[in-house]
Amino acid sequence: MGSEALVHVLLVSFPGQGHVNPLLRLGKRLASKGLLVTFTTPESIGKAMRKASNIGEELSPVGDGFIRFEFFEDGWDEDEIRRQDLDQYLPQLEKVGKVLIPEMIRRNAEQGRPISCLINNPFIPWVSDVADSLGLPSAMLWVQSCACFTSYYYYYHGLVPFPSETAMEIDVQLPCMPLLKHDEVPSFLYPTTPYPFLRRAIMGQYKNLDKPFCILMDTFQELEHEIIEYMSKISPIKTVGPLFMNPKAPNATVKGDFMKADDCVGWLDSKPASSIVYVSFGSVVYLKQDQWDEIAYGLLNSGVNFLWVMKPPHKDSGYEVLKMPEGFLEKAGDRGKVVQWSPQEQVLAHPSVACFVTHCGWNSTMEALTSGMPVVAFPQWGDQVTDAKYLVDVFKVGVRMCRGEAENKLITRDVVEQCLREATSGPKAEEMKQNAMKWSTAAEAAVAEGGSSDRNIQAFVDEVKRRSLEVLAASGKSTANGGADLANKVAANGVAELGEPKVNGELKVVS
Ligand SMILES: O=c1cc(-c2ccc(O)cc2)oc2cc(O[C@@H]3O[C@H](CO)[C@@H](O)[C@H](O)[C@H]3O)cc(O)c12
Ligand SMILES: O=c1ccn([C@@H]2O[C@H](COP(=O)(O)OP(=O)(O)O)[C@@H](O)[C@H]2O)c(=O)[nH]1
Repeated sequence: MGSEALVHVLLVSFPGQGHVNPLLRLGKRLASKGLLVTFTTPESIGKAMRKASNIGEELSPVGDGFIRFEFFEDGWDEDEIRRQDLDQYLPQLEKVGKVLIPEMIRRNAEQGRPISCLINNPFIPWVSDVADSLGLPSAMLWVQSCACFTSYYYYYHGLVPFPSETAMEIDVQLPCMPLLKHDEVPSFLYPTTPYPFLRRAIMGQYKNLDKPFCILMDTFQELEHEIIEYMSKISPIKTVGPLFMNPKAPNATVKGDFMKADDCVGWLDSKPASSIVYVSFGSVVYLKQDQWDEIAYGLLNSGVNFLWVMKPPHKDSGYEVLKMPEGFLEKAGDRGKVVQWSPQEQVLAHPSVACFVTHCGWNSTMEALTSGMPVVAFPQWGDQVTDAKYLVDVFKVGVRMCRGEAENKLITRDVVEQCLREATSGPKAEEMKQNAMKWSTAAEAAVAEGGSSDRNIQAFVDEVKRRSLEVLAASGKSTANGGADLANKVAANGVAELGEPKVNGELKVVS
């Protein structure tokens, strides 16, 4: 057996937990298939990741390949409050990223690790422009469901009417999808959304949709069968999920949490099977104090055990610091545990946990489904309202506790209690558990060797390798023609011409 140079891909992530997690998981999957992966996101988040997780300077071996991290400065002071305002922060990221990412690519080439492909997630669509300008192939990891991808696609191209100022309450029928009521359409598309900058960010990605040669998705064929088949004819999508299941490389090795998870597995171990309700609203949703109180009383009154994530708001976010109602912790006693951040994958896999009260972010949705965990759906905005519809009516693993932030309705403790009872005992609970177990089995098959997602990942890796040869061939030809100094060309033009001199350089793996 000889040695071979590793093909190198650069993953560029939007600095949010719900975006870093799936892209990093993809990185580990690509590495496990024998690629060298460099993961990058702004240093402000890099700092938090280094503090909370076990990532360092060195290369981490993952399966047949490696993953490493490099962060880039976003050009703002460490305590700049404008980072909390995406209307200002997204353009800033674009401005600095368009300069610093090409520099990072050039540095890697000089150090003997030429990059052959860029992969980004939505909200930072300019990464495909960077790739284009350097003559490099790019791919995009879509971090929501295929149903949401389709909704945005139809909105962007104006193919069907969506709720608008003159007709707010219209339902939306898209091919191969259930009828979406007006409040089940991804809420960034409502004319009244408080987050128009997120709609703009996503639309920016659609404007650039012809640039990536492949759109990877953290979903799987069996889960969204018809819509995936339909959209595959329109767009070069490849399903590669659930990304958090990696049969070849356990996730514990490299993690991207922004906060250290509190230890709660010992407490879970001490409780009877299927006795705990896990409550978490992800990394960005914050509820109001009155809603928080109702959930607290609902948990107390239902008599269940519970693990509840109460994350502190970012100091510049403007959110009020939530408090537990007076005497709540005493009344709950050892029945309940409140943490700032949980090791969610482990929690969902734990036999003591019976169901998950979730905001229905797509990562949480996939993690629940594929852990065989029934849910109580408490969506707030964005894709969450659509995910809730699917969890309840299509995947049939959930009961609905609310319809979203736009409804502006306080969900009372009685409703909370009733939903918790429904999801934890009786025939409905049993049926949901059975359905969830069915999805878990299907998910495992999808990522197992030869499964639908595994085949797609392999095909993607093969394509990246093939295209990397093209990038090299192009640079080789230009050398023969002009005999120019490649390093100078790289310095002048970015990376279009890079690669050949050091492709067999420092990084080798014995195979
Ligand atoms: O880091 C983030 C910051 C913000 C944000 C920042 C400032 C605001 O005034 C409002 C929102 O939104 C976000 C929305 C996100 O959407 C989340 O993204 C996931 C993947 O797209 C979805 O599945 C979830 O449902 C959805 O909450 C993720 C973020 O990291 C962020
Ligand atoms: O206490 C927590 C809460 C969330 N998560 C992880 O954070 C991500 C949240 O992503 P999601 O799409 O569900 O929601 P977002 O935070 O983007 O709204 C998921 O991978 C969760 O497993 C976690 O590890 N611990």
